[in-house]
Amino acid sequence: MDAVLSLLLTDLAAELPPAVRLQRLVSSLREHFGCGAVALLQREAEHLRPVAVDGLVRDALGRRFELQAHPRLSAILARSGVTCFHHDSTLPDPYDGLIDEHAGEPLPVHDCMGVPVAVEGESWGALTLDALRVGTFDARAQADLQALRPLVEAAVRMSRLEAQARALRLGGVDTAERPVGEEGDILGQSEAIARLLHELAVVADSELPVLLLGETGVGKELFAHRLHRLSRRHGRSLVHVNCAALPESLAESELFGHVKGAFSGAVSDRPGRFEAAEGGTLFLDEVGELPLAVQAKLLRTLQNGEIQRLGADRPRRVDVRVVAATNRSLRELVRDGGFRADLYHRLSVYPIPIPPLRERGHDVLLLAGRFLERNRARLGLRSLRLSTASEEALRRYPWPGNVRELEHVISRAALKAVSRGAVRTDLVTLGPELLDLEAASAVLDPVPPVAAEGAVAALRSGSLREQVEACQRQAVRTALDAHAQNWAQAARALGLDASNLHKLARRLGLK
Ligand SMILES: Nc1ncnc2c1ncn2[C@@H]1O[C@H](COP(=O)(O)OP(=O)(O)OP(=O)(O)O)[C@@H](O)[C@H]1O
Repeated sequence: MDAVLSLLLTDLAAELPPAVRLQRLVSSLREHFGCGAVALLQREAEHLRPVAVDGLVRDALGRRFELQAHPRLSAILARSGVTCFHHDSTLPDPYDGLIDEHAGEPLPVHDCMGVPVAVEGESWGALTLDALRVGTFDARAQADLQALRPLVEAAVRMSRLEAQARALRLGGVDTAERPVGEEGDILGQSEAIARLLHELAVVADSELPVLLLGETGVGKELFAHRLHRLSRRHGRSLVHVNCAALPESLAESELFGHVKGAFSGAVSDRPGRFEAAEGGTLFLDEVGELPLAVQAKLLRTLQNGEIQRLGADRPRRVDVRVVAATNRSLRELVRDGGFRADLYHRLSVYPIPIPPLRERGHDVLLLAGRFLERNRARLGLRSLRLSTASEEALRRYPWPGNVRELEHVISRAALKAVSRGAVRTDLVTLGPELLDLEAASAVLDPVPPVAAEGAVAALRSGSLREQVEACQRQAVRTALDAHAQNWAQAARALGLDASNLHKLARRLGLK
């Protein structure tokens, strides 16, 4: 056992590619415990670490790994042309459901990426992930279950180390000392962000659905990309769906696809976003906006891993990990009847709250530094920096639009500086008057011009949620008035995307 563990740890220290580590782990397992141990480990560890074990299986599959299977499973596999070596077992039969479900038809055989496996006639023990999913095992290993426990622990430990090593290799946290990175880099040195990145690295390797929660502009999309890059699915697509932008009438077909003639205009078969994400990750942004009818279908897919194209007779299997995000309280939506409770529970198996910018301390200035540098390069300036007073103002401002708002504030201030005559050779310093945070605050916390007492009272009474919504309503109205009902400009002033402003206005009953 120690030999196996030390091999794993040596491999980790040597930073071997994961495929090599897995290959060596498979060899060690075979050497120490025989073939069946791998499958048993998979079964044992499934709830702890499916990915490492999937990796083993993939590796084992690639090398036509041999395994003994339960007789009833063997019978199913045999219908697909796979012959399994089997034993007499009186162990409980875990395949009943499967057998009923697939009665009379050959079980489709796929590798773990969902690609159909070409099975040779008499190759005994050719193994499929489908087979493993229903729990293939070996009587010999079953008898010695306890002996495998440390191995499972080692696999779990390896998974954590591996996730950490990968997070470090990917540059889990950018620091001020590092050169300004590519566009998609996550910047942050606060404890809140370090904790978050660690959590992402740990959960990335599991197949659990993840729900990213946080205010608008905190970086949910950015973190969803990081999660995908850290996961074993990183070689496949991450498909982004903005649920708020899906017209209700097309949402189902967009997600699940349709067949020719399913509705007028369906002139040919078309796969949906689930199929586009095959083997990878589907990122359901603004999931709270999904129409109720589509929520029911999504729930079914999450439950059984199948989708049915609109108008199709039969479902088809998909191998997709779902990551969802929302800036709304799904719980409240459930309470108000706008979101299905069962879907909420499915999606929120692993909720990850992303802290607002105002809780990230010095990160505000770190991020401001990146945006300054980006604007300096874009505008061709020699130097662009903040005055001390501006830094102080950025630190104090509550950033309701979070990182996106900060980005917009800096871009706007830089442009203003140039429009006021700054030239390329100048060392440009942005003072508070250019940042204009006072104006932004006024929009968010306006003193009503005709301070109707009733309106003020509305802002100060009711539940916290009602008060917040009253403030939001006021802020949106003021911003729209200030920009002659130009939604794009009002959205910019509020640090929002226009689409998000429309959504917010709808939710607040302003549209
Ligand atoms: N930690 C960060 N480091 C660098 N850039 C960031 C960070 N967080 C967010 N950003 C940037 O802020 C902007 C908004 O981020 P993103 O779109 O991911 O937010 P969001 O939470 O998904 O917003 P919404 O709920 O409005 O869709 C993007 O340009 C993103 O690159």
